[in-house]
Amino acid sequence: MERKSLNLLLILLLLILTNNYSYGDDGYRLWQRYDKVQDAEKLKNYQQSVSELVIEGNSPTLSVAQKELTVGLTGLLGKAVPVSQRLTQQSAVVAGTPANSALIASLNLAERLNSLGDEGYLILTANTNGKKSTVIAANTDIGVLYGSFHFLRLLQTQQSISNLSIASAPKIKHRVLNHWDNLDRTVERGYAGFSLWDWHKLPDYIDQRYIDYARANASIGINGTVLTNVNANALVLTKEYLVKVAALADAFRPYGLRVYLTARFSAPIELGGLKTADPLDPQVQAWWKDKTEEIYSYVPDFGGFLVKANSEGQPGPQNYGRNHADGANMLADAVAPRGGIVMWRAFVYDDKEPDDRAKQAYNEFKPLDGTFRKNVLVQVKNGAIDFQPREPFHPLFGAMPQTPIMMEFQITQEYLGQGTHLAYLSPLFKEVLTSDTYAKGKGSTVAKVIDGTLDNHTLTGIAGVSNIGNDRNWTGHQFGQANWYSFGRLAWDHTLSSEAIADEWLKMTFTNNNQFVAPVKNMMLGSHEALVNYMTPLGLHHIMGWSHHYGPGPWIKDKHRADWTSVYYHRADEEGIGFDRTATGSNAIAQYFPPVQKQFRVIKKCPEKYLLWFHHVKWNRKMDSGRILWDELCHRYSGGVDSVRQMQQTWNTVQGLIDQERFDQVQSFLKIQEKEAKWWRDACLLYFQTFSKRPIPQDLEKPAESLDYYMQLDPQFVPGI
Ligand SMILES: CO[C@H]1[C@H](O)[C@@H](O)[C@H](O)O[C@@H]1C(=O)O
Repeated sequence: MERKSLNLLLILLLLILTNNYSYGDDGYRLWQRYDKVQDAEKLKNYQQSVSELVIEGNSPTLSVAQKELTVGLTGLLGKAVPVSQRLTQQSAVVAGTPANSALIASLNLAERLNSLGDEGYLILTANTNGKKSTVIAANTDIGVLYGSFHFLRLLQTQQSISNLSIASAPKIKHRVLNHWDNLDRTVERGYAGFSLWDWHKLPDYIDQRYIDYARANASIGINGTVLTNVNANALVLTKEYLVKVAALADAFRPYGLRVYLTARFSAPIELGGLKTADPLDPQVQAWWKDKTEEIYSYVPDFGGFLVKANSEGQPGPQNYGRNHADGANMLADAVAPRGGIVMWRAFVYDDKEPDDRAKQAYNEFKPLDGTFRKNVLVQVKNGAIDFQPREPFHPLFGAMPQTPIMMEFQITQEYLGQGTHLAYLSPLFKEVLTSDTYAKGKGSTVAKVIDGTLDNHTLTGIAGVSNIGNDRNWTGHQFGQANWYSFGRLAWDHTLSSEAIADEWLKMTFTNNNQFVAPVKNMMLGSHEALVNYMTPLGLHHIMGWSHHYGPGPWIKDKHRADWTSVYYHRADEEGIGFDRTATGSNAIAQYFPPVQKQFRVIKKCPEKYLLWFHHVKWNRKMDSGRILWDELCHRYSGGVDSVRQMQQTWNTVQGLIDQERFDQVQSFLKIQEKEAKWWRDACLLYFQTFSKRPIPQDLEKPAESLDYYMQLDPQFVPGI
């Protein structure tokens, strides 16, 4: 062979090996990939176990299930899977309910199905009419759809399907995304492009994205979506918008996804021309009743309202001398005849709380326990401040036994690196869910509060502030998809482990190749802790840039609102650092049940991860590591940066195991993350050093720039205020 041809051949080979020859993958398909199973033995086994698909019934939801199973199985098996209304051969997949499928009715599953409610399902290897089949059975069509997704997941993650006996039902009733989407399509705290809802083209144009969005949510069991920002615009309640809302609701309905809206409390004034929005005023009550009836005339299965009131400038019942229950109950009465609910947020604070913002929600809400209507849930953020990288659980969990308390997590990473940091949030969610409130003795976990088992509530809910936008890959960061995914999976079953969720997400989203899955899973599992270390270790919180919340700003002061400043939260001085929330300080700790107080009350016993949350600690105090606090702080910040470098190394080893496009994107984002982790480390250490007056330990990397340099990086910083 000539030298030239040989070179060409080598180049071609190289290209093939490095995967550069093919088009990439922008991540649009999320975890819903049905590419042919690579493992030959498994493929053969699956092909033998799935011969045809039998769905006897007929409904929009069953059509969706049928399409999903057909597309999914055809893709995964690499062969056509015929659909039939009758069982014709061995190894069929039979899906339906006892009501719409004679085959399923003949299996006498009533007893097993009874306990699974409206959304649960069974996946069984069974004998139907003398033939071995796989049965996906549920009480309702939506249960069948959920079961279908589960079945597909088994194949996507290459599990055995030969002897199945799965029963699954959600532990929480309302599993809801909260979109902080404005009507102009900007998204408050959104880092993945603009809002999905193209109000301008609705109701006439149904973007395929709406369907794909609903599909993705159904695949993880999310059954509700609040379309609009909690900082609400009353316009969405006008007829012009309601027809658009109805079009979205119609598109989502087959997927079991119910639509909710945010209610601007002053809407009766803004839209109705009334003089007041006082919840006890009969005219105001009548206005909301009529408005609600109007909404139901467009959206017959409208879910209800989510309300942010008397918080951050939003109007609310307190404007009229009424309380949160008065406001919530008025709306609850309006939606009750149609089975709607009200999710009333407890994220309330203002600058009137004299000594600690963390105490306000509890102080305002706990006395109202028992005064809310039956269809009201109080929606509480996971921690008492505001979606910080780490917070102890909110003291309201367990404190209002007569009221259904709903969890609000933030999936979008407002305080966690926004669009470019890889932080797998399942460990954060789990940390809160498994925290013990001791409300009814040991074992009274936050999870038991919100799934209703602790206080016998059947109305239960969990919300996640969405990280979804119109970016090609939905979430901006490829790994942001994992946070959407884990929110849904935990909302369905909070007992799942972060590891199991990461494992299935990685396999479905990238590849089953363990050379990829094992190291990347490890990387994910450590990523949240890494972020906590380089941003806010040891219980520090709220020290980010002012208003935009991007990057470090421990020096931030605001002469008008102390509770919007960083110095209010870290309280660094020459003696030490941290917020004393014990009896010698704000005594916020008293809002917890005594056994919890006991865990946090004394410095010696308080877990170090919450130390500076609850205590003002001397710089020279000895820590668990044997180092003094200042040195430990330096080590934590540096360790955070090192962890990101470790993540980069891990990611570099998987090149070639997945498509180049997603590989490159994640690699680039990890570079940004490393840069910003250093920024956080350097800015915080240099600033805190002005109080500690101690050197950064010899063995640690030194800051690259001066404190002045970092301080001017924050565009909102105004010297001297
Ligand atoms: C929607 O407003 C948000 C605000 O942007 C955000 O900075 C803070 O986390 O919380 C508010 C809230 O949860 O209401």
